[in-house]
Amino acid sequence: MRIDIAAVGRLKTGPEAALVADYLQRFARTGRSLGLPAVSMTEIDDRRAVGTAAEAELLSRAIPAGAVLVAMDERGDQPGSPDFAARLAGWRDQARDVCFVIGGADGLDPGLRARADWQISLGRMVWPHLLVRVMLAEQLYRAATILAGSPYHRA
Ligand SMILES: C[S@@+](CC[C@H](N)C(=O)[O-])C[C@H]1O[C@@H](n2cnc3c(N)ncnc32)[C@H](O)[C@@H]1O
Repeated sequence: MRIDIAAVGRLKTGPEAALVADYLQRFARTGRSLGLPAVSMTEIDDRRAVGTAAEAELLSRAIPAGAVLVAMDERGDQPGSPDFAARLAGWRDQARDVCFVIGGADGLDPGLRARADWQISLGRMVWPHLLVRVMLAEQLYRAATILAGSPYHRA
C-alpha cells in the first residue's frame, strides 16, 4: 500500500507547513505498527495559473496506476472520523494504493472529480486549500489513532 496526497500549490515555511509536517510525522509513527505507510506528498505549482484542466493533467501524473482516487471537495460525502478510519483500514487490508487530491484556488477539474472513487467534504463551507491539507493530515493521524485504539479520538 502507498498513501499519496497530490495537491495544487506549494507549502513553503509557515504555520500550515509546520502543522502538515507534524500531523504526517505523527501518522507515520502511529501507522508503522498498523501496516500504514508514511504519506508521500506531491505539490503542483500554481504560480502560472494554467487552469484547472492543466492542473488536473499534472495531478493525474502523481496518481499511482490503480490507486483509489479520493477527491477533496466540499460537495462530497461527509464521513465521520471512525468511518474514514475504517475505509483506510479496508484499503490497507486489500493492499490498495490511495491518492487524495486537493485542488487550487479554482478548485478541482470536473473531469478529475468525476473520475474519483470517493469525494470527501470537510463540511459544505469552502476552505483554503492549504488548510484542507492540514485538516486531511490531521484526519489521517486521527484515523491511525482510532485504528490503534489510542485515546486521541475521544468522541
Ligand atoms: C479554495 S478551494 C477551491 C474552491 C473552488 N471555488 C471550487 O469551487 O472548488 C481549493 C480546494 O480545497 C479543497 N476544499 C476546499 N473546501 C473543501 C471542503 N469543504 N471539503 C473538502 N475539500 C475542500 C478542494 O480540493 C478544493 O478544490
